[in-house]
Amino acid sequence: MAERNQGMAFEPSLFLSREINRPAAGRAGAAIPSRRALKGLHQAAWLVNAVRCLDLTTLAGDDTAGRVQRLCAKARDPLGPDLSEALGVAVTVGAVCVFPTMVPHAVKALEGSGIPVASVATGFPAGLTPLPLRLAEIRYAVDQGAAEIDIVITRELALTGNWAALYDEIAQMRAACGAAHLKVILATGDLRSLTSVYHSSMVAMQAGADFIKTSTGKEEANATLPVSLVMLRAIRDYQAQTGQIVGFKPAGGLRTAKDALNWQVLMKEELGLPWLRPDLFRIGASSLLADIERQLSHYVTGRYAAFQHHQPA
Ligand SMILES: O=C[C@H](O)COP(=O)(O)O
Repeated sequence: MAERNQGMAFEPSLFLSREINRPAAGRAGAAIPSRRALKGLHQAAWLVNAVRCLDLTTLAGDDTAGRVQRLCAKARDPLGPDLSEALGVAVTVGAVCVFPTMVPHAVKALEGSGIPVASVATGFPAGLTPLPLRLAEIRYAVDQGAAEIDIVITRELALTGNWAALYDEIAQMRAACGAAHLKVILATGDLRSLTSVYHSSMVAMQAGADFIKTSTGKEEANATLPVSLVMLRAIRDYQAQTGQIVGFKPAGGLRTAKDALNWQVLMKEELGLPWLRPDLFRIGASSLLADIERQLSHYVTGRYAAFQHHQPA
């Protein structure tokens, strides 16, 4: 388990002069899918690893205790007994991610499994409620048993370059989390430039983020490879500057096994194999698991099952 990022005093000189070249990042991101053809056993092993690193998510207005319980049953045995036996693996997901009022249902349903419950908070997805309410929401979710908190940044502070105020908000959120791990969602689809994505990443890490996360899944543009590349380079720069390690969570719109492979290749190329584990890498997704199951079942049986056999919970 990596030691938690302790953050540092706000230091804009460590990132403000850095400009990100969008065409170059676009080209580097676009090259990832063709970089490595993973086949057969290798592909199966990487897909199983993606399941270990999955934040199995439901964040819908019509969520119910029943839906959360079904999701948690899936989290305990994401591949099902037959596929797990055929592959010879026993795997659970990285976490279950829900809204704050769903946390007690998830905590109860996951009892004894060791799977942490993650809660979104701070007025997810827009984050436009008063700061004291956003902090109270974090404390509520932690009191209910959430071990991880996914917060959203105030986009206006990033859009106007008010980095000191953004740092201050995130630092207060980190304090409100206590022992719970803090994931900071940048909502990169709302930020206007990759330079702003880089600066926001650095501010979040300086303020004590345990993870930086791309998207809520509710913006028009979700996780992309170029944006992720920029965030991973920020993680690398922060580590070089401070010696501290921060995790990464792409989220939003990730629905295919190919996505799961591409993001792992990106992680490996930018940060190295040791980062491909649940305490440093999560994939946030509400409907990715079905396609991973389908590909793994094809690996085992040599044929594709009908998609409805692997529908999300
Ligand atoms: O944090 C996770 C995201 O909300 C999931 O987004 P998604 O529903 O597009 O998979």
